[in-house]
Amino acid sequence: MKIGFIGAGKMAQAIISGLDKEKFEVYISSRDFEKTRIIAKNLGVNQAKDNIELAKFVDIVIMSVKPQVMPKVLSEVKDYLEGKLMLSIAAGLTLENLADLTSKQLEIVRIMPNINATIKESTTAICPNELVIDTNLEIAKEIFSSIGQIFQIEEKDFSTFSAIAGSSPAFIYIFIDALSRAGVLHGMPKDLATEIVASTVSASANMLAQSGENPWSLVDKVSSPGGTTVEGIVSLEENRFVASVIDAVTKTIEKDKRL
Ligand SMILES: NC(=O)C1=CN([C@@H]2O[C@H](COP(=O)(O)OP(=O)(O)OC[C@H]3O[C@@H](n4cnc5c(N)ncnc54)[C@H](O)[C@@H]3O)[C@@H](O)[C@H]2O)C=CC1
Ligand SMILES: O=C(O)[C@@H]1CCC=N1
Repeated sequence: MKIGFIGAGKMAQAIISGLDKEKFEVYISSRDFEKTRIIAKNLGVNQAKDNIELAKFVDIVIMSVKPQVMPKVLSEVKDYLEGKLMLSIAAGLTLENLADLTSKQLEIVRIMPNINATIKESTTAICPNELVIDTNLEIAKEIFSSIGQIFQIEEKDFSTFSAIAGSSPAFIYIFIDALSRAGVLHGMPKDLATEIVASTVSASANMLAQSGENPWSLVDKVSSPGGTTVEGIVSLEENRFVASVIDAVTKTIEKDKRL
């Protein structure tokens, strides 16, 4: 099966590097032919001459350009998408927006992956329009299951998913960096502190999943009465940690809805 990515930036490269190249024949096209040639070579995939050649040639097109560029690129390729399946990973663009920019007859699946696709651990939302036939939905699910865990969700929840799974790796990296910087403040080398924190964050997420407990009950298990952890928790509360995180997510959702 031939899959074509229009846009070969950070996210397309993350998805492609996780994909099984034996199963999917991958083509890419992007703005800068020379840069794209190097990307194609590094990823071990094929390069199309331009967006139109790619759209003509492949069975499935994955739109991977920035939301602001989507209208221009879709107007270029829409006449070549008839009878094909189009997937879009663009933040903020609804299935209705995407049909308005292409065709009301086109099978479209809206997708929201995250950067962890690079290591086949994306957390990906998926939502088809009403035209998508079952076999094509299964193909879309197969592509994104091969690079992580998928959640088929209602489109009304896409902006929220985009914030808590699409953008949240950035928030989590900031948290990891803050913890390791604190280690540096207290005399530890940065690389060592970061390795320690990354291991702890990863194991804490696994612990949550495997124990079946809710986060607060695990917080209570870590906090000994009169002990050290509760001092830190009170300080986080004094500095509005939870409220700050919720504000950040709300701001992210609002921006997604404005795109
Ligand atoms: N970066 C992330 O973690 C995530 C990004 N997304 C979505 O993925 C999409 C791409 O984002 P990134 O990869 O981060 O951006 P990026 O800026 O790294 O990549 C955009 C790509 O589009 C190409 N491009 C620009 N104009 C073009 C044109 N006219 N024709 C063909 N290609 C063109 C650029 O050359 C570049 O390769 C966005 O819509 C974003 O909302 C979704 C989930 C996560
Ligand atoms: O920052 C962005 O717009 C994209 C959407 C989700 C993650 N990155």
